Amino acid sequence: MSMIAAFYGSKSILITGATGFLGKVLMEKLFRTSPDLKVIYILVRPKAGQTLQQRVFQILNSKLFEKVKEVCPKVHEKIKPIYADLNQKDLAISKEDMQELLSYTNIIFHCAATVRFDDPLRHAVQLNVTATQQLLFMASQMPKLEAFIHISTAYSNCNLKHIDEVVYPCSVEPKKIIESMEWLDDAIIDEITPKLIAGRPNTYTYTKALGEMLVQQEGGNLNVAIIRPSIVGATWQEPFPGWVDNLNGPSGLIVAAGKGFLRSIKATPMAVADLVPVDTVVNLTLAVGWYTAVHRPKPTLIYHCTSGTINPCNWGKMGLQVLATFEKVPFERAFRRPNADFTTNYFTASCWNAVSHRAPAIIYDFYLRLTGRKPRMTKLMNRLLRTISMLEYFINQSWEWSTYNTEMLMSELSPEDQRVFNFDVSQLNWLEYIENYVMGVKKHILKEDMAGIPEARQHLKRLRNIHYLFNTALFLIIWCLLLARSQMARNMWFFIVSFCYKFISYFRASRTLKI
Ligand SMILES: CCCCCCCCCCCCCCCCCCCCCCCCCCCC(=O)SCCNC(=O)CCNC(=O)[C@H](O)C(C)(C)COP(=O)(O)OP(=O)(O)OC[C@H]1O[C@@H](n2cnc3c(N)ncnc32)[C@H](O)[C@@H]1OP(=O)(O)O
Ligand SMILES: NC(=O)C1=CN([C@@H]2O[C@H](COP(=O)(O)OP(=O)(O)OC[C@H]3O[C@@H](n4cnc5c(N)ncnc54)[C@H](OP(=O)(O)O)[C@@H]3O)[C@@H](O)[C@H]2O)C=CC1
Repeated sequence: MSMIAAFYGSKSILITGATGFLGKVLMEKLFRTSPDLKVIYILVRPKAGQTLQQRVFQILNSKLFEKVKEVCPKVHEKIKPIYADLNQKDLAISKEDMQELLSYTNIIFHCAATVRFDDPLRHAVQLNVTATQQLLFMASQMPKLEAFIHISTAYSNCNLKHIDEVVYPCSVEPKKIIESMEWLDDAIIDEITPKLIAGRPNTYTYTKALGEMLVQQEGGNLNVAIIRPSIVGATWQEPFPGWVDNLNGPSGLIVAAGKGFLRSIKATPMAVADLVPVDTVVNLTLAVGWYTAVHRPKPTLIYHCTSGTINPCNWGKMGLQVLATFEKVPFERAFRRPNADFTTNYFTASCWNAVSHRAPAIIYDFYLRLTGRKPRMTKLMNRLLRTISMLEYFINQSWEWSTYNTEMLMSELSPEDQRVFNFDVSQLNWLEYIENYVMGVKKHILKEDMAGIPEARQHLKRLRNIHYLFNTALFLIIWCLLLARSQMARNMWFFIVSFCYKFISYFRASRTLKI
């Protein structure tokens, strides 16, 4: 029997961000391995016209939770959605709900955050810092609380090349940043943002670093741990390989490449692609929750959930595997044949963007206008190029994260726990993982059935023929224009034609003599 699974049995657990990518997998694993847990409180807000109950219903009836229903038939009775909005003071939790949370919560997993790279600093501070402060204040009033697990990111200190499992202080105290957001206007905040995030690429990584510092400073007597995942990708093994449900990180770009929108990306092929499967992150998170509650380590321990030092793979190898998988499992209704590559300098990248991204979008929008349809490709391409510009920071350099605490934790686990809560990425086969990842993007994000592959292949063959036809027509048009305007081109054309004529005549003559 797994000690960790037994530990969570009969526990009351609070998860923030449970409707997110990581939060859903965390919930699924808890219900599947500890079906006798007492309750999972989840902070949820209405979204896209769905009520809390509708959102929970949609999650519990998703493919991700298929196995849970077998082992925990009463799962819907064990999950309690609580209205909350991290944008609001006191998280907008009602008094009754707050009283219940304070009275019964044993473990907190704080996953909620804004993961957008382009959020204004005020919004990112509110979600990634102020909300964390409010959750810590709630936790300090929970008499039964055994552990507070904070999910940060391995890139919170991406301004450093080597990152240890310690909290690195930010130049300005989190509390001062929180206070200043209350009286500074947006214009001033926009002006000081670059100075505050100095060395970091965006407000996301900066506010995650502030959140860590706050947890360390205001964790007080709480039993706290911090987990820093790197780039979280689709599931590796459980509940099944390849599950993913959002366009963040690699997933969005795999869609863009598979649909033929993305043709080149500025990246360093030999740079370490520090991906980590979401189920690996969840297994580590649950192991950390158990270890923190049972062993109460002091001071606060930070755990890196990364793959680059243990089982490194690079963007070049991953990219080739992504492209190879497109051959096997093409996406439907592609805009162009998937064919992407890395560029390694800005000039080449700019040229490729103009020729391979913007120009085709303009031509296609022109065609849409001619056929009476609304142009949309240029807007989509601009959005994709903007997304890529924000992700490029992370695929053009490598970082090194120490993993002492994570390896120590693994050694503390029994063999059964190491099996059930496996976070040993040294066992990961990257080629197999990326293939499952691309197939998962097709099935779970694009909602494409595998039965549609033959038609998708036919569509790609049609695109190839159109591509050849277009290139031939373009060549002929350019050549005719050259012939009309350039005496040198005409001379060259005359030389080529006469050479071919003489060659054919000689060839015929030599054949006649042989006879
Ligand atoms: C798998 C390895 C492949 C190896 C390389 C391959 C190279 C050769 C080419 C072969 C093809 C391979 C393609 C894969 C490329 C791999 C590169 C991988 C890079 C990954 C780096 C990630 C680094 C993350 C580090 C930090 C990790 C964390 O700690 S946080 C989690 C990560 N956070 C994010 O990823 C958030 C990023 N997203 C944003 O910040 C925002 O979405 C945005 C600012 C980028 C876009 O904002 P915008 O307002 O324009 O869009 P939004 O409102 O969000 O959505 C509008 C519509 O666009 C869709 N959308 C959203 N995001 C993406 C996206 N990333 N790609 C495509 N489309 C996206 C969204 O669904 C919306 O659609 P509608 O709702 O219909 O409007
Ligand atoms: N994905 C990755 O590559 C990595 C993620 N992480 C960290 O993991 C954690 C989870 O990330 P991930 O699951 O990918 O992110 P998602 O964007 O998928 O989920 C974010 C969660 O936070 C919730 N949330 C956001 N804003 C609010 C709000 N105003 N009120 C209430 N809830 C809110 C979202 O709720 P809703 O569904 O209502 O929007 C969602 O449940 C984050 O802390 C992130 O920093 C760390 C490293 C890598």
